[in-house]
Amino acid sequence: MSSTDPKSLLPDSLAARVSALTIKDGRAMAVVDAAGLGERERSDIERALGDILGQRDDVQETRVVMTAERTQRRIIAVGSGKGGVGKSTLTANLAIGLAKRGHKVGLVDADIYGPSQPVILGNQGEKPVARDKKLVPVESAVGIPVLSMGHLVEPGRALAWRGPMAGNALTQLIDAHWGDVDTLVVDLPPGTGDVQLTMMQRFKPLGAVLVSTPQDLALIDAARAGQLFDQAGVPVIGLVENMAGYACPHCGEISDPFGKGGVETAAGRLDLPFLGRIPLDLAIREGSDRGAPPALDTGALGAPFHDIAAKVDAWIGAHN
Ligand SMILES: Nc1ncnc2c1ncn2[C@@H]1O[C@H](COP(=O)(O)OP(=O)(O)OP(=O)(O)O)[C@@H](O)[C@H]1O
Repeated sequence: MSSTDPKSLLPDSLAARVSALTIKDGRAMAVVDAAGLGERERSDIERALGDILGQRDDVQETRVVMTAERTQRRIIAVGSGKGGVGKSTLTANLAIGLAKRGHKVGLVDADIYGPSQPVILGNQGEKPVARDKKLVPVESAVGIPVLSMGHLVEPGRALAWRGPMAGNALTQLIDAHWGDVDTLVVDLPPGTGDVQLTMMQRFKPLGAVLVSTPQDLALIDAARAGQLFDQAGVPVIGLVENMAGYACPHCGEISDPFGKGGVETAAGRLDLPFLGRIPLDLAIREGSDRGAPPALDTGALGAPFHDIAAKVDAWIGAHN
């Protein structure tokens, strides 16, 4: 057996991926953290390890084990057809709801158009540090670690990212030191762009939740986003209707500025489950703006989010 740490035999870029390397009785055994790697990258790493270790006199055989971390840490993606429908709000509160139900939850804010999780979760201005070339998620006051596009760039700058840049940024956020987190809830940008494609290709989510307002246009776009998940073989867990039923803070009368029930009807038409309805409520916006997400509330304000989290939790239980 080699007396020095066998990992020191590897170039840094390769060593960063190898979580353990032993050489014993002529056999080298490398354990590779394959999180976020595509087939091609995996076989490149395998070949590089075989080449380097195979040159040694004390190695007759090299075995490479790719850890299945990627499948162990499930990803629940939250998407919408268009912006401003409450996707970020739902993501943060779903994350809190799932954590309350026993999951170890981390949140990835991949919305390049408006990374708002640092505001919602109250850790704006805090920057993640990197360890071994990977980011360490930032803790939040609500107990959920988070990494956001907003942590990587100045506000507004990520908008200019296209294709590979946006995809690489997503990879940095997901392929990070998430520790014992078992469920990553990902706030996707609205629509069906580069980030979504990278998400499907490199980190296939276990399922996706789609948010829409009851407005026709938002619904049509949501259906389109649903199609993308469907084509990529990512099941849509269900649809959520947001901003339905405005409770007047003065008289309590309920009105429906964006209509009501449209998402449930659309879910029926698309043959997708309907997960619930969140009212348009000033307290939801105010809480979100000051880092106090409504799901922290155990009363009526948090109830719609916890009902949705319960359904997603049940779905996860049935699809693991
Ligand atoms: N049910 C609600 N009641 C009141 N305000 C809400 C509700 N849902 C979201 N909001 C507010 O609407 C605004 C947009 O919500 P949010 O950022 O969650 O949308 P989004 O779909 O993620 O938008 P974007 O893609 O632009 O980030 C925020 O100010 C948020 O606090």
